[in-house]
Amino acid sequence: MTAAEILVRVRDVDVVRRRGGARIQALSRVGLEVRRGERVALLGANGAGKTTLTHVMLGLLRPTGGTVEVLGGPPGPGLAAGELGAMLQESGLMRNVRVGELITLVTELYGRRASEEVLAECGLGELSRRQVTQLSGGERQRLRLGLALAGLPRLLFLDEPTVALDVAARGRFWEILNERARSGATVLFTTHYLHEAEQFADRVVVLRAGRIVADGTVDELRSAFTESRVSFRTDEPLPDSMLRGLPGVRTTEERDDGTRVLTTTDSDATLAALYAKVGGTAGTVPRGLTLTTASLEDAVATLLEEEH
Ligand SMILES: Nc1ncnc2c1ncn2[C@@H]1O[C@H](COP(=O)(O)OP(=O)(O)OP(=O)(O)O)[C@@H](O)[C@H]1O
Repeated sequence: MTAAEILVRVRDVDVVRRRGGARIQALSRVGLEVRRGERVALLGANGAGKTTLTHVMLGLLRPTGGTVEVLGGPPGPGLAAGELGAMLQESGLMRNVRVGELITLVTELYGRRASEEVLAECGLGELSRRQVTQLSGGERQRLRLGLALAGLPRLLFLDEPTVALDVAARGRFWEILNERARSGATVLFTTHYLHEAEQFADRVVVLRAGRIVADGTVDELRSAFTESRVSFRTDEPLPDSMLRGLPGVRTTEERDDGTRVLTTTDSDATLAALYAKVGGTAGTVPRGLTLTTASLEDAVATLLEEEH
């Protein structure tokens, strides 16, 4: 891995904010490197620090400590050149202007794309003559996406980008971003919709109270922080002590109808050992076996419930 492939380098970043007389540690010793082509989801509960970290990476907020490098330097020049694109929560939009005029203004500022191309990409063609003040919440989000993509950015920061979008618009939104990512864009986004992270991100970073508490692929997080559930029946009862001794097993239960339910941190190992033990013995072979694997939602919930 060469240094040139790292587009974002956040080191030991602290952010202290003040509210009334209180001192709030919004970020604590945060370190993050993002490589070219990655799609990174920043997850965490309300107030965990996702927006603060996004603002720090965009240079909108100066950290109290630590360093931030984006595209090899401070974020300002990248933003000015259109190489960095951003869609922020509740960012204001210019008033008394039509959608097409606003997109044209920004594409001309960067000089890298035709406005018609951006309007078509974001499905804004039909809204082109509409006043910005007359857009619905979802339409405003689409316009914000158009503005973020106007400079053909290499690096995109999106803070809760799909918040006002209906299901169809969300699907279209992720299609557009997938297309951008396939063309080589690197994307960092925050979301509370974990299935979006599951589907779109190849890496997930979880923040809790200003600290990064997990960083890995969706699969890594699922297997590190959750259990799968294995259930089955047998004609002859199996001793609980044997089931408890299987690798990965955390809990065992026997339902009224005789179904055995095991929770396991390693379902592959549990099942292999189970079959090895009962294999060939009449009446003890599992029937009606079901395996329920954990979701990213379960993994993040487990992580956020854990003690600090
Ligand atoms: N302008 C501000 N002034 C003071 N404190 C702030 C300010 N903005 C955020 N905070 C505090 O900083 C901490 C981190 O907030 P941040 O907005 O980064 O969280 P978040 O993870 O983006 O939350 P959400 O999911 O609600 O958007 C919180 O304790 C929040 O109350």
